[in-house]
Amino acid sequence: MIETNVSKQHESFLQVLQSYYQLTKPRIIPLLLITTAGSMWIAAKGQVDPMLLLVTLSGGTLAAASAQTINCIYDRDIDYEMERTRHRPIPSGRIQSRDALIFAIALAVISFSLLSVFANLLAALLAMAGIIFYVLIYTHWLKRHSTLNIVIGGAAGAIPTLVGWAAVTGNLSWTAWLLFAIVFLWTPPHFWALALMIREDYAKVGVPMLPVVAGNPATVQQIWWYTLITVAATLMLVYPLQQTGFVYGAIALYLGGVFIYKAWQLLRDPSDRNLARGLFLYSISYMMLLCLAMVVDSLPLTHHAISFVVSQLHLV
Ligand code: HEM
Ligand SMILES: CC(C)=CCC/C(C)=C/CC/C(C)=C/COP(=O)(O)OP(=O)(O)O
Repeated sequence: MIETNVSKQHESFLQVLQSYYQLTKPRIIPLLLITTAGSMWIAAKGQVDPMLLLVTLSGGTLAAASAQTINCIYDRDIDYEMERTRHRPIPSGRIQSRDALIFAIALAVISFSLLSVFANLLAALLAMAGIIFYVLIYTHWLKRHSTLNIVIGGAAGAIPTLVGWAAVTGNLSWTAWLLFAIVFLWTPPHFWALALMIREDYAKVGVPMLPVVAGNPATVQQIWWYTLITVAATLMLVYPLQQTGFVYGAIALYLGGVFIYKAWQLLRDPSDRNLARGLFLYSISYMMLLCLAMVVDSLPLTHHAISFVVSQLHLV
């Protein structure tokens, strides 16, 4: 009897832990961290201090988790209405808003402390600015009121690049802002492709996502232009900024070509949900691989390998 009670308590404790974990929308956080890491690698010219990397990614995780938790509290009414979000911990009644708020504040305080003590104050303040921007500007002000919600709101998701750069250098350079711009410009194709697939859900709760208000053809046109500008921005790291080299340039060109091709296919057939799904899924791989290319390109080993190949070619 006692044993059954203990195992039941254990089970329910695990369920509570799992609910708090779900509040943080954990599936999105790895990509935010990958953009932070890509930025750190370029800032450190391939030689990132492993401890600084660990601290920055941990602080970034906690800040993003805090922001997402507050978003879950604020959006609990519409989350309850939408099929995709109905089972989140607050709308399904597994966690009270008050407890979620205490959790979010604790995450933000730990994030700020970690970043300000072990990275620097600028990185810590930027992470807090990310939370404030996502909660106040995107969630509160824009999400339910403007078709520009995710265009302007996308700035929150781009802030981790600045956090990464600031953690390494203590300041923000042109390159840092270009990395910010890449994620900022990438967000509309990323999100609108998804919104094309689930527009009925957003229409039902009155969230003015672009496909709901302007229709599919106007949305795919916007996606097309943002995709072109995003790819152009990624190449600016090679020229004129000269912060990345040939390896990154070649990969960015290839990945960008595929991104543009998928956006073009959708432009020709705005009502094809499979194409929209393909673009949405590709947008995630694209950002992941692009950041990986930044890391690979900045590694000293890559430079040695290229010098070796070039010297061999000269010998031939
Ligand atoms: C305002 C900006 C953004 C909006 C509105 C947005 C919205 C969304 C939504 C609604 C989903 C589907 C999630 C689900 O099914 O529960 C999603 C998925 C995803 N988003 Fe975004 N997103 C934004 C920016 C970003 C940024 C900046 C990143 C990272 C750099 C990101 C990374 C991801 C990833 C990795 C997924 C896939 C998660 C999975 O595996 O289910 N998003 N996004
Ligand atoms: C540095 C720092 C803390 C930055 C914060 C970055 C951050 C939390 C970005 C999240 C972007 C995102 C996935 C929005 C989801 O929109 P939504 O809330 O409308 O999605 P939903 O429809 O799934 O609820």
